[in-house]
Amino acid sequence: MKTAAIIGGGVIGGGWAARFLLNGWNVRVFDPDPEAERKIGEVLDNARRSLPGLSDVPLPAEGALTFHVEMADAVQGADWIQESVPERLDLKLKVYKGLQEACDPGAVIGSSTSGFKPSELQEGALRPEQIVVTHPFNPVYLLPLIEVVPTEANSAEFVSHAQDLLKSVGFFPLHVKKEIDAHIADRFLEAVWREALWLVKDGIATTEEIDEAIRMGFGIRWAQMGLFETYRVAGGEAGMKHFMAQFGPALEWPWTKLMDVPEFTDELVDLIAGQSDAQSGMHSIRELERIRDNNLVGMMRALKAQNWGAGAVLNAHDAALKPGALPTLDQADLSQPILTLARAVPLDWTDYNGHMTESKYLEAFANSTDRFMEIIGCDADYIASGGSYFTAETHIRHIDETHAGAKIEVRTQMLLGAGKKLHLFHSMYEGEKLLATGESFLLHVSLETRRPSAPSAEIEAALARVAEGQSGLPYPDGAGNAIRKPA
Ligand SMILES: NC(=O)C1=CN([C@@H]2O[C@H](COP(=O)(O)OP(=O)(O)OC[C@H]3O[C@@H](n4cnc5c(N)ncnc54)[C@H](O)[C@@H]3O)[C@@H](O)[C@H]2O)C=CC1
Ligand SMILES: C[N+](C)(C)CC(=O)CC(=O)[O-]
Repeated sequence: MKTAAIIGGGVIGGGWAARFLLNGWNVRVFDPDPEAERKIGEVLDNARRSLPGLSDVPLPAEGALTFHVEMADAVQGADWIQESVPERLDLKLKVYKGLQEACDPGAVIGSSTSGFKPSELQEGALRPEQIVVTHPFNPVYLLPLIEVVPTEANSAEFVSHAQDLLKSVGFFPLHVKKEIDAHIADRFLEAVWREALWLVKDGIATTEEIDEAIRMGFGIRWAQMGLFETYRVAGGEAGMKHFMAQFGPALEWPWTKLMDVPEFTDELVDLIAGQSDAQSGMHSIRELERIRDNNLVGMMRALKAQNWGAGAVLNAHDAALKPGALPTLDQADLSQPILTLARAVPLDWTDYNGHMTESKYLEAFANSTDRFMEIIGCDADYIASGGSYFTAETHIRHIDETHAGAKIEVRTQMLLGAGKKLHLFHSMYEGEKLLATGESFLLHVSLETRRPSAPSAEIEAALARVAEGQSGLPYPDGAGNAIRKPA
């Protein structure tokens, strides 16, 4: 099991801790703030309800989280050391000196710095080759981007090792090949932030109007295609060249103030803080974090369905986690119901009652049926060859409440599997607590005639193995039930 040391456990360090921990790493924290453990606990609560459900397969079991009074104890033997202390160069350099005296020379020391160049961080270090910028985005437990900014002091093998470790916990490492103040993304954020400050100061727009201008339009567009791909499409059939010819001249007018920074007078700070209070003061910061996380999870899961952008990164992470998650026919203990689904409940599966919404039970049980089909040989190749199962009838019973982040499992008992008929009984659990059952009757069909047909001899044989293995199981409680006619 890998170990991460988190040096500085504030907003960003807490997010790194959650990302590593929930992906199965042991995490050691060093932060002199006596409130650090409580603060990280709150970040972890948010992460536990949002991150595991981004995956459609189970994440590894959580690692162990420990807090250390001495920085040396936290970093000794760690594979990854993430520095997230306040954005002051003198402090960061002092921290590297201390931790390099104690850490493994093979460990990666990543810095969360938003703006310093890696050469500045490596200056005077014991082993500059070990230090690299790994700049994350808040919330670190959900957003995939890490800007990885090395210098010539870092070997290609070191950079690739660091990127592999980042990918293993679901990040998207973006290798920034040439160092520059504030890397790539923060340069944009700063340009937008400057312009927004001017718009408020000059009385053109309020903080709320600026946020609406972003989130109702180009912000959603950027989340899925970024800047250049979006503008290519905006050029119409003639593409990027036409777009540049049409809108290029406006850059010289100019529309923006770019390098000018409005002076942070008390008046400007009060104006912006007051407008921000009026806009969002009805929510606590923790509430805003939860609203943000709900929205991010919904958007990222939508991108997942399109296998695009951040969604494609999530799918790749699922694919890397998948091996070994669910048993095959040969691996399963056939004397018991077979594990056909193991996952966490995503935030976007819950509803106004604060628990898993009913259509998602059908989705979970349908996923279990799909998995059972794969187990007996009705996989993608078999379906492409022209045979499949259609569901003819389903009955779901809701037994206990299921909440966001809950780790659920579905175990499947085959009640009948002979000829074209397949009768399955799925039971959904959280630990040993029964949450729901789903009973399905399916027919094997020919995809050419769309009519019932006999399955292949291989599927018949697999069904016979399951039937024999599960023959000792009692007929499940609740199987064959329907909603009774009122007396
Ligand atoms: N807040 C943000 O939106 C982002 C911040 N960053 C970067 O992450 C770094 C940390 O920023 P935040 O988490 O926002 O700051 P923060 O103020 O929330 O957390 C900093 C933590 O470092 C601790 N600390 C101070 N001196 C320390 C020392 N000598 N050893 C260990 N811990 C120490 C503090 O007690 C505090 O808990 C900065 O370099 C910042 O530029 C990067 C991306 C986003
Ligand atoms: C404001 N900030 C410069 C600290 C922001 C970042 O570095 C990235 C982010 O999460 O927006």
